[in-house]
Amino acid sequence: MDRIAQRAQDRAGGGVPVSNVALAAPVDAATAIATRGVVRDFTAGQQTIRVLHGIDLDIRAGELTYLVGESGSGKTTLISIMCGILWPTEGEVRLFGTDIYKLSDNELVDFRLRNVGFIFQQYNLIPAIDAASNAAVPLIAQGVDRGEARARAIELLAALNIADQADKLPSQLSGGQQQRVAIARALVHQPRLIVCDEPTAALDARSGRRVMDLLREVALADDRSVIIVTHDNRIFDLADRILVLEDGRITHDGRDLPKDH
Ligand SMILES: Nc1ncnc2c1ncn2[C@@H]1O[C@H](COP(=O)(O)OP(=O)(O)OP(=O)(O)O)[C@@H](O)[C@H]1O
Repeated sequence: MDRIAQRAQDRAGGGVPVSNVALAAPVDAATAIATRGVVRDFTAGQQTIRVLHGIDLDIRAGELTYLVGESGSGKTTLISIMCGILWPTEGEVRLFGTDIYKLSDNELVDFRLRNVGFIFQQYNLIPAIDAASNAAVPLIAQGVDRGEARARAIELLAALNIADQADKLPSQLSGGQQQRVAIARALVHQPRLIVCDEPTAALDARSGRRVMDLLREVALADDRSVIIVTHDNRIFDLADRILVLEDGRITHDGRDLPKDH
């Protein structure tokens, strides 16, 4: 089941409702994302597993934040909740001051469309349209004229060094090129929050650096924020902040990785 469907199931009573707890600690104006008491359970048959155990985080605007941790520690679950695509079982999430899980379904879809760019491990490109049109999707969804949307998408493809692939279908691109199209699509509408799951995994060192430079440039714009899930030790030096997640709990929060990691 995909995460949107899961949310619908949650809403229909298949999961535990989101609580209405008040935010425990006040949220500073410079905070891009605030989570308070975020818990997420998954139910498989008779069993319920708690994957996140009460996450309290403030992600500041203008920072590049990395989330690291072993496979299964809950990273994808946490970033999905932070960007409004997976409901928490309990707790609250504020994105740029909006308590997103109090929005209606339509309001949340609209909020995500305008404010969030995603780069997931599966690139989810549309097979029947070319690279430029794929990268232009968020703008077209917002009603921007098709020609202008494609032109803006091609600018980003150029910044990612694949403008010459703009007219190709996803099936004609390598994995790394598809990943860069997905990155262009995440950035094209200039969202305030960009969430990336392993954005450099399929890229060689040089392309990976180029992607990171672009993400850093975006993150440093003062009202934006970039969160990156990564295992890629080639890019750890670029983080402003590194969070370590272990078994659904944040166990380290600092500029560098803990020594034993
Ligand atoms: N839809 C789901 N239904 C049931 N269990 C799930 C679901 N999604 C995730 N889980 C479980 O939640 C735990 C955390 O998964 P998650 O994908 O968040 O981990 P991760 O840290 O991102 O792992 P990886 O680094 O391998 O991508 C895992 O045990 C996983 O099996």
